[in-house]
Amino acid sequence: MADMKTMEAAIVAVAGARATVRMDGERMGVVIDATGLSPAARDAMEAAVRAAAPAARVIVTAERAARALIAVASGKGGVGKSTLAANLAIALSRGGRRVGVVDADIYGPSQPRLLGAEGTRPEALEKQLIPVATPFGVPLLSMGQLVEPGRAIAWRGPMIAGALSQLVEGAWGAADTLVVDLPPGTGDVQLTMVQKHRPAGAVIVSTPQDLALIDATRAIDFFVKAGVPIIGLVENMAGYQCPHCGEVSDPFGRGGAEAAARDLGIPFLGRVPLEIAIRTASDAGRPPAAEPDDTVFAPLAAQVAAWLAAR
Ligand SMILES: Nc1ncnc2c1ncn2[C@@H]1O[C@H](COP(=O)(O)OP(=O)(O)OP(=O)(O)O)[C@@H](O)[C@H]1O
Repeated sequence: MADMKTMEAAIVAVAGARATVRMDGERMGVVIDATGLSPAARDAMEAAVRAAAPAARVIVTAERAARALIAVASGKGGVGKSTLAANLAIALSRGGRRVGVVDADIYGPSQPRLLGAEGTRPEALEKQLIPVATPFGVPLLSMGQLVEPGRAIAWRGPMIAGALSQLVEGAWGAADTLVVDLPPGTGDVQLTMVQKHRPAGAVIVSTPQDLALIDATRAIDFFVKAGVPIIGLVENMAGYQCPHCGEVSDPFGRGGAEAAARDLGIPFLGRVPLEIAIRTASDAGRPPAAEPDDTVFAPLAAQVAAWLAAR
């Protein structure tokens, strides 16, 4: 107990009234209110508190209003929405934003695998989930972490809404951006997302095979009707890059998604090639956006960051 008192005094010495110390069972929990601090000052305070109380669970909170939610959505499954969401998050983070990932894909929560955090479970402090750190600097909360591994999620309406809120309202600390990987289509998760959590904008992912982009158009319509701005359309699996010679061919034609975006009056953010390396690296939990020579996801993220900055 004397130890606790010493630790508490050390915490107060570095964080003053910004620190709230609570006992969570046997373990000490510290919540730092970083509202109004610069990112550097927040980091310094968090580091000082961690040094003062190495065994404590430390959470940094800040004004929620400053956090932008980006919904990554698609009209149908399998178009690479989760791959894009993971890499967009990493590229945004490399560009200087503080990014967290919410994996709300109840049908196939794949972010733990994509972000090299398979088998992890978030801890909770006072019923608030603490995002799990990933090797890529983007903490994660996933629907997949809320159920037994390998179990299908068979939830309906209210349970889905509750689970989504738990993820979005986790202890995201200083994160200024949450990239939300939505399930395909326009179901309960999307509805809760737009009604309760007001995303700043949506990024829509499609493939060139969606000839008239009928499914993507439906997804776009959904967000527009809900008053959520469309940040833009990304064409994934656009053109096939030969792993031997690097030549790009376009088995499904070229320019369809860009033309469709123009027709729909939404920005076209760019294309991601169909590349075996993207699939193998993603499956192995090594997102290509984390590579120093990434030239595919960084430009997409730069556009999203510029859009957020111009809001
Ligand atoms: N540009 C790409 N090149 C090669 N493979 C890709 C590319 N994008 C995605 N993939 C692969 O396609 C498969 C589906 O991608 P992903 O899981 O991201 O799609 P999704 O739209 O999120 O699917 P779901 O419907 O399950 O949510 C994965 O195996 C992934 O590695």
